Amino acid sequence: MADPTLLTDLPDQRAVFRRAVPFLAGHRLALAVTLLLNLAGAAAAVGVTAAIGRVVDAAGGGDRPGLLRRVLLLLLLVAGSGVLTWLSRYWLIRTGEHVLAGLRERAAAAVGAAPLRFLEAHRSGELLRRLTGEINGLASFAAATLPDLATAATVLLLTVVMLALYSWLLTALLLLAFIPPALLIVRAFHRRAGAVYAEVASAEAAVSSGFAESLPAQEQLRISGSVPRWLERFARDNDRLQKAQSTEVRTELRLNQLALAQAVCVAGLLVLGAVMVGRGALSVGAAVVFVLAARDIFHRFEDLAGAIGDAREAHVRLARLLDLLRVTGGERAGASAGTTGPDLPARGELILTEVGFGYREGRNVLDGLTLTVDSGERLVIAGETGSGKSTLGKLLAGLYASDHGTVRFAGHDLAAVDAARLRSRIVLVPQEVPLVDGTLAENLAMAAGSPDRAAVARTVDLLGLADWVNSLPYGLDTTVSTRTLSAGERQLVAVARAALTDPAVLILDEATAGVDHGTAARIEEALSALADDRTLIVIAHRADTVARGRRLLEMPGGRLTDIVRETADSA
Ligand SMILES: Nc1ncnc2c1ncn2[C@@H]1O[C@H](COP(=O)(O)OP(=O)(O)OP(=O)(O)O)[C@@H](O)[C@H]1O
Repeated sequence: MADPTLLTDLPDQRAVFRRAVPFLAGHRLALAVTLLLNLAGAAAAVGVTAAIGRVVDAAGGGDRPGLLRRVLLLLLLVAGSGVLTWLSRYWLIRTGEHVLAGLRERAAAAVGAAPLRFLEAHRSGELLRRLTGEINGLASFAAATLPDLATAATVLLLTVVMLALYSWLLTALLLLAFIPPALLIVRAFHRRAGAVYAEVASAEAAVSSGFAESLPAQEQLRISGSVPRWLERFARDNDRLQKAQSTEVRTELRLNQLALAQAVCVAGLLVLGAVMVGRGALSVGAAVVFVLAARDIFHRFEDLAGAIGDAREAHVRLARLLDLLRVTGGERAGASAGTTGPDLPARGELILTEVGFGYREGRNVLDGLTLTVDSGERLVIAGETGSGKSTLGKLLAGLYASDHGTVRFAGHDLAAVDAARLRSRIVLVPQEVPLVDGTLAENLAMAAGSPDRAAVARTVDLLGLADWVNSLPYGLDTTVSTRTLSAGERQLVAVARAALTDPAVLILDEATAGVDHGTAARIEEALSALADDRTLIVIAHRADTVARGRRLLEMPGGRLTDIVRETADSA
């Protein structure tokens, strides 16, 4: 079998930012404005420190007009730096929100268009975590930490440049004493952080998966008395998460060693500065600038180091999101936007040639299946439980791609046909019909071509479902969900959706198994009446449904082998 490409727990963290660059297209102007504002704000902030030094020197020299001018300049710089910093933060947050909204849309569309096999191969909590948790985490990073990080980095850089202009010797000594130990501490942190944050994200995903998958099964867990076992499994996942979070805290605490390096540097700077002022190599104002700027450097470095943990976490989140986009094809711009490829004819025959398919290596559910279903044919597929009937239905509907051979509709290989176009021609009504939370009308309208309310109401009448709809508290406007409608009622919704699509091929996979005989017969009659020339493939266990087909295909021994007999109706 052809395994789908899977998500990785610890995705590739190399060149994450370079790989994220294509997602910034369309935001370049906003990013350029943000960068300029950030530079201007940082320059004004650094200018404030320099202006204080000049005010001190003017005061010391008794230059009153000069002092007034410098005080005015200082006030201007203070006001300018405040306004510019606010503006740059605002633009950065706004741009970040736009970029992330685009990413969220792209990821949701990519997962929505991902092959069924890919979705089945992952725990739903894992996908949920990447679609919501990772993006929400990135959003809070962009709103809370990134602005501090950007300001701290720019101010740090410009402060060093300014200090070098005063005294390159003192600046070099300051940097030599502080930067190497600081970098060693940060590097040691970095080495551990990638794996630590990825483990936290993966453990969180396991906990949400446990909830996402077992909450809908609570009824079954109670019936079978399996709640204690479920709690044990949850305790294991929770234990793993708690250990991962403890390691995260211990790793982040290592950054506190920076405080020691700072204290040593401040002491050294004070002694050296005093000596240089004493020898006349530095003015008092310049010494003041050095002390203030050095404190600013340490303060900003601390901000940076404090944010490094968040930045590393955001880095892992971004890597996990990019992994999702890579695997689902969402990296390609416009990958899932609109329909592409040739339109499909309104009617056509379905031809399977040498089709092979399996879920697991070495265990084929279908093997070398060749079959032609003529346009307008009524075909019943019957067979024992687990023989592969639903799998065949999904292959015919293009929900799975075959491992070998081809499935063609009207001469078009389904593997190469645009999914949206395919859904408007071939519709599968499955055994289990999940609903989305919303009104009945909204759920019914989830059919190809997005039918309007009038079309929904017409179809409900046509299928003879008006009495059922009117029996609901608010008719079509009743809020429904998978839990509030019975299995049979959900099948009615799916059948109505299929009727709204008016497809060329309708595949009913035990689609009326959940409704009573009378309703089932009414629905099937209505469906037949909708389009006489529509191909109808009915997957069934029930003898009465089987008898209604014109041609019967059996799957003896768990393998669909050949057409076994024509039914009585076929004449
Ligand atoms: N998503 C899946 N992943 C792995 N194996 C699967 C999956 N879906 C079905 N199978 C396996 O493939 C085989 C065929 O399943 P399928 O649902 O097609 O049978 P079926 O004939 O429709 O059964 P039933 O009559 O019970 O609906 C079974 O052995 C089943 O366990």
